[in-house]
Amino acid sequence: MAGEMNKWILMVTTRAPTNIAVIKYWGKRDEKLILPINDSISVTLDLNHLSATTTVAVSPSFEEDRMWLNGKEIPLSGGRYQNCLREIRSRAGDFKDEKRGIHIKKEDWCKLHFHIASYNNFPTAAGLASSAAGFACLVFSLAKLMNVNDDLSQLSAIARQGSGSACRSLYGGFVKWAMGNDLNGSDSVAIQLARETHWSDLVIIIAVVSSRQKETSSTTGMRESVETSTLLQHRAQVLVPGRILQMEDAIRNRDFSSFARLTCVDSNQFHAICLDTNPPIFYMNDTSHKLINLVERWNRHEGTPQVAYTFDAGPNAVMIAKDQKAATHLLQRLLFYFPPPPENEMSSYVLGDKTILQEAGIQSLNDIKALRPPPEVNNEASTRRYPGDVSYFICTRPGKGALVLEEEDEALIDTQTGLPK
Ligand SMILES: Nc1ncnc2c1ncn2[C@@H]1O[C@H](COP(=O)(O)OP(=O)(O)OP(=O)(O)O)[C@@H](O)[C@H]1O
Ligand SMILES: C[C@@](O)(CCOP(=O)(O)OP(=O)(O)O)CC(=O)O
Repeated sequence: MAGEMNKWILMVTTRAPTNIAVIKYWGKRDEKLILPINDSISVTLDLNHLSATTTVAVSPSFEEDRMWLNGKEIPLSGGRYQNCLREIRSRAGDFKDEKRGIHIKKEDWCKLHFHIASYNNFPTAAGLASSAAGFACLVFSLAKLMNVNDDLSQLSAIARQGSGSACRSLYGGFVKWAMGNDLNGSDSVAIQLARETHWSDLVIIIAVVSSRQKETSSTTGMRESVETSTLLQHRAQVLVPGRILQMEDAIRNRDFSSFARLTCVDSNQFHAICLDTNPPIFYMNDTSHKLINLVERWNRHEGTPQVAYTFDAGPNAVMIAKDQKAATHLLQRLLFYFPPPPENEMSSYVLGDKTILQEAGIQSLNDIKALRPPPEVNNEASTRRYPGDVSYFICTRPGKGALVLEEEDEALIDTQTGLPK
């Protein structure tokens, strides 16, 4: 390894988005390799609003692999991190920087250690798929640092071993995770169905109902469902295969009615499986149910779906509006029913893409106070407002996949010390 005496530090910084499944992954056939019992499909969310940024650094002066998440050192000893590190190291290529006199042969990577710093621009472990963005970003940045030649789908099989849903976060737009058949998981990979530009009308509004850490993790929840729910087997074997084909068609044809119907049905069925699990798992709460009612009532009133909703393993609603106009009307309804509590600032209540707020004509808390009940309500009980039940909203869109950040000031690790900045 030439250049060792210089104690050089090499680093790469990348960013990866979260994704929201519209046909859910729930259940593994192999816990260690993280192989699912059905295909799933997701929409990638805009990196600007929900993403992980990760810097990976390597140096002969580093004595062990270390990682900092959101500024706090975390152990890398867990099986999932170790599996990703091992798989990536085994695929490393040669690296040469003539100017700095650094030459790393592929077999030398296993003797070197990494310092990894990562930061999520949204709450971690709150049902907003931080593990998906985080593991996709980790694998992507390590692959770039180590000159791994694999394509994104091969990398997705490594990210999958960090967290199943992470395999879908390498790509932008609309993504399918094919469950695969091989025992070693080599064909359990993600592929892109369509780029984000294919269906750019869609607007996504997330209602963050609670950003506290949840009681039952996805990993534990799906294990218990596999062990005890008979509905889960029926869904995975009988219902999902057809639903996947229909969803692929809906995406290909930008058929919002089918897309919305399939998305809502699949989310509700996933939560029905959680109820069918013994003991039952309750990820949604009263506020989640109110959000479903709001969307269902409005869609029915319009005669054709304006908005789809879906919930992962938590109470937060992800609502996908068919276009900017529908998103504007959705936001007005959301803010009517779920205004911020009195002491809240507008700027911290609606985050992300502010254009929807502007189009909705809402600039101040007084504008929210002045909102009228939506025309579809037909009784007094449906006009009750629930200030404080939603922590905040994030307005976003389908977005790009993982990317490399070239600017040195975007790195999270100091080039001199090799420690987080
Ligand atoms: N940026 C990151 N880099 C590496 N690992 C991360 C990162 N962010 C989160 N993780 C890992 O993911 C874990 C959180 O995953 P968990 O499944 O509990 O929550 P979530 O992904 O936010 O929610 P959900 O999967 O239900 O949507 C963290 O404890 C950490 O191990
Ligand atoms: C409800 C889901 O979000 C479940 C995600 O589960 P994870 O990918 O977090 O689980 P592990 O593979 O055990 O890490 C549905 C989905 O994203 O498809």
